[in-house]
Amino acid sequence: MKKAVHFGAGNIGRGFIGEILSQNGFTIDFIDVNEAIIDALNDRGSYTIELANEGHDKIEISGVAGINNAKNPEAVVSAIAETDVVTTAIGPNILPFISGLIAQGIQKRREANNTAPLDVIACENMIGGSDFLLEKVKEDLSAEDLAFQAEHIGFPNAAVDRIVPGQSHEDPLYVVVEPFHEWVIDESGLKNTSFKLEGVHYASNLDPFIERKLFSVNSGHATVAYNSAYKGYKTILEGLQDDEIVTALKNVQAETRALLLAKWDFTEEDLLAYHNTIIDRFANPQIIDEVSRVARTPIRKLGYDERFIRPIRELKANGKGYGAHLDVVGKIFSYKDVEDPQAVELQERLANERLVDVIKEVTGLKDADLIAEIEAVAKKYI
Ligand SMILES: NC(=O)C1=CN([C@@H]2O[C@H](COP(=O)(O)OP(=O)(O)OC[C@H]3O[C@@H](n4cnc5c(N)ncnc54)[C@H](O)[C@@H]3O)[C@@H](O)[C@H]2O)C=CC1
Ligand SMILES: O=P(O)(O)OC[C@H]1O[C@](O)(CO)[C@@H](O)[C@@H]1O
Repeated sequence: MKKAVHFGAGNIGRGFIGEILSQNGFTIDFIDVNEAIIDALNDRGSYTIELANEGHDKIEISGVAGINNAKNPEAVVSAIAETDVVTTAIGPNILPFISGLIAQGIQKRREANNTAPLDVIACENMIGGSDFLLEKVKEDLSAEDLAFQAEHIGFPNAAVDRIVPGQSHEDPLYVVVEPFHEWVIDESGLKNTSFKLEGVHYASNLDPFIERKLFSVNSGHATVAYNSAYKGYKTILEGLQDDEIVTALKNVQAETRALLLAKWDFTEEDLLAYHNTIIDRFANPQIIDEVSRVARTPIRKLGYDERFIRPIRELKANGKGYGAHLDVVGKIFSYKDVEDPQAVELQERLANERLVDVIKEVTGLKDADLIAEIEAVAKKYI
């Protein structure tokens, strides 16, 4: 059997990546710091995925084990030294904390003269996730390791799409997921071409796929979340009962379509169908998705290449409207959640610094007109 090492045994790790790897005949070592999840994986070697459809269909995943990277980093390095693929779904902010282990795994492969090609695939909601991870990994590689990596270890970028809400079951491994899923890998970045994963689409150019996904699913979901938070709703489903919020979502989608049509070879008809399907996915009555999950890490979501600022920059550069996106950005600055460290940090900064300085720093923008527009809209909401 082929072996996989997957960082992050959380919702998307167990609920999507685990499913695809297992169905392709891989055993999986899940790497995580959550003791309860790691123990349960090792005790049982299997877990259950439930599809959020009317039949509540179940999928049994077996051949899984867990390693706690905080307690047993050597075991993680050994697993990487022998594995056939490495994947992550751990959160963009956490990648720098696990990159050192991947570097050590690469070093161990070199020392063992294991020249089998290996791909490390970051499955995070970000553009260039594997490129970013590679840059972090390189910080811990010697000149010899760097040469080895360049020849044998690929870091292809990827886009993953499946809504997996927060889970609260007695069984810490049980995970309820929406039926829809899409995983696209940039095949130009692959080193190991000896297999292709069934259920994964391999694209020669990932850019249109990741932009379509991030600016549709993630910008759209975040639009519902921040508008819902602003109006005091607790779940995405509650927010979607409010016509103003549905209109805000549709307006963001319309701007997104204008941008995607200007940049890529999609048709308006296909994009409209894609966007309508997304609205239905958000409104799946079988899924209870907390606003706090979809709105989490607001400072990250205000980033230069993230789901709002990047489309706004590109819409502006293309002479197209971006008012709907801008309105959500204004509401992000009003977002409060005492359980979310980034939401707390943002509010503390707004209380102690000039709004314009906070905007400049979190968005990375230099365009004075755009910064002024964001300041004006943020002032309406904070
Ligand atoms: N949940 C979803 O619907 C989707 C999530 N994603 C992306 O997948 C990534 C993970 O998201 P979720 O699975 O929802 O989050 P999650 O919070 O359920 O899972 C993250 C896991 O990483 C673990 N972790 C945190 N710090 C760690 C560390 N230093 N070392 C090892 N493990 C650590 C946590 O214990 C947790 O089990 C994010 O980048 C997200 O944007 C992508 C598509 C869909
Ligand atoms: O905030 P993050 O980490 O990107 O994760 C939340 C996102 O994940 C998803 O559930 C799937 O991409 C989105 O619907 C949501 O926007």
